[in-house]
Amino acid sequence: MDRRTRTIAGKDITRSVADALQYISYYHPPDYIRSLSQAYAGEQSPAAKNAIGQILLNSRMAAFGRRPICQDTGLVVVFAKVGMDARIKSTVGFADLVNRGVRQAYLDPDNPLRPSIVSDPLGRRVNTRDNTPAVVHVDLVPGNQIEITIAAKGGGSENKARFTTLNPSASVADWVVDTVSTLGSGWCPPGLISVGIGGSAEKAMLLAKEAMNEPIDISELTARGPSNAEEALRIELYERINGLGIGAQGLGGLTTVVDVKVASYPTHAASKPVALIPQCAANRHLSFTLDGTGPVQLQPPDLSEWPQVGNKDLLTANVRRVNLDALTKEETASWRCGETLLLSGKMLTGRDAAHMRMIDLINAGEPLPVDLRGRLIYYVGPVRPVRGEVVGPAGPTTSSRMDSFTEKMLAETGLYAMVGKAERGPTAIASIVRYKTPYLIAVGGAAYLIAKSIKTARIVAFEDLGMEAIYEFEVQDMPVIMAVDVEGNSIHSSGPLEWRKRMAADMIARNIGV
Ligand SMILES: O=C(O)C[C@H](O)C(=O)O
Repeated sequence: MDRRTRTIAGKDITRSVADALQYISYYHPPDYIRSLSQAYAGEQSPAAKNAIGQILLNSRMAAFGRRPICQDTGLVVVFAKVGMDARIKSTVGFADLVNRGVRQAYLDPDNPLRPSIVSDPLGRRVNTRDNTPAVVHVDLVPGNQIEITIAAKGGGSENKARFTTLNPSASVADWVVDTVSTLGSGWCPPGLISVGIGGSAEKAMLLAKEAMNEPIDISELTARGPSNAEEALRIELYERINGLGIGAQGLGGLTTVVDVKVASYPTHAASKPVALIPQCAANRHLSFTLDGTGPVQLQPPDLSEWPQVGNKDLLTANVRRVNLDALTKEETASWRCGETLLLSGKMLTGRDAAHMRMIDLINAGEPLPVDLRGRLIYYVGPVRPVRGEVVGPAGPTTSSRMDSFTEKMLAETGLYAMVGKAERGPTAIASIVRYKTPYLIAVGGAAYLIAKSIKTARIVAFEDLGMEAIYEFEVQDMPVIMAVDVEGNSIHSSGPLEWRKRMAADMIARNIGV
């Protein structure tokens, strides 16, 4: 090993972080695209196939347009392995060098990313406006280089991270499968499930977080067979999680995960800590090494690997066109669970912070700043527009966060429909039935594609909330799927159930040689 001390300029760390964050905002890792293309080819559930197709088309558009894959451009997480013979030339600390890079990347005038970080989390939750601070982990290792793995982790998938301490005799596989079956689809499958086992509570979490950035190699592993307990667990989990039938976006289908990662560490004789962290379809991460010769030089991936899924591949047979400017209760009541709708006309937006403010106003008996009567509300926080765009990427956010507001919103505002992402809970479904106000979903991870159907956008209330302000969008042919109809039927219950049964039946047929 070269033991000479090397000097690495702080500004090279900052530049590399900024360039890497821009790069991963619009380029999916090619291994993920390859896995997703295979899933698309093999998917038999029409709804899930359509959702995967939208994610693939969106990825290609983002790569060519150099705009974010997802409106949630993530919380920045850095794992740095700093060689003990590397000297960093800087007057500020390592985390500050990283944060400077985050700031540059998120405020890039050509491709601004959405700042999503709020401070302080317990209190005022004010957006820091440049997506700082990052979460930085530093490890000192032999050598004179710095290896950096950087990820931009989406909030929806991070929210589904889980931790337990099992008894030493308990089955990790059973806990993981049971837990994934309760997560719903707010984590935007198809993605990865990463599992950390052992160490202490925080070590298990770190193991899971770091392992999810490893290359996707489950096919190679399955072909060669496991050589240790971790690899055997990966194969078991991959098969059992896909066997749950959750499918893309929770619509029911064959592919829920494209890989499962497992990392372990020695632990206390009394303990078996287990952490589970999902990775969403916006699977953004990159690793690079700095050796003192300058910032990282990133080459674009070979985009011929991105399949040519086109709009016409995504047109489903029975599409219902909806004029949002002439919505009636009779019409919305006729929409059926699982149907594809193409929305045209005007809609309002609102997500967590806007809902909290509206509920406060309602509780105080004060008027709302917008009239929601007869309108559709879209749960979204878009990216700022550039280069002549009307709005930046604008995919849906997880609707269940709005569940606790839904009864009051429907009772007090006269809304006619809601659009978001993933399943609704039982109380929200009860309100949907009570007020005959259906719920639709757009595909999480297809944010740039969705933005192309938005023809005008203007902020109509709560401008100070930034991306969480209320907008009015005028859309043309925005694709959505009916997820909960006014009778309370939910695609997120029926879809996975149907595909779980079909897969179980296929497996039995295979085993008995039918
Ligand atoms: O913040 C967002 O836009 C989306 C979030 O990542 C979510 O999946 O709910």
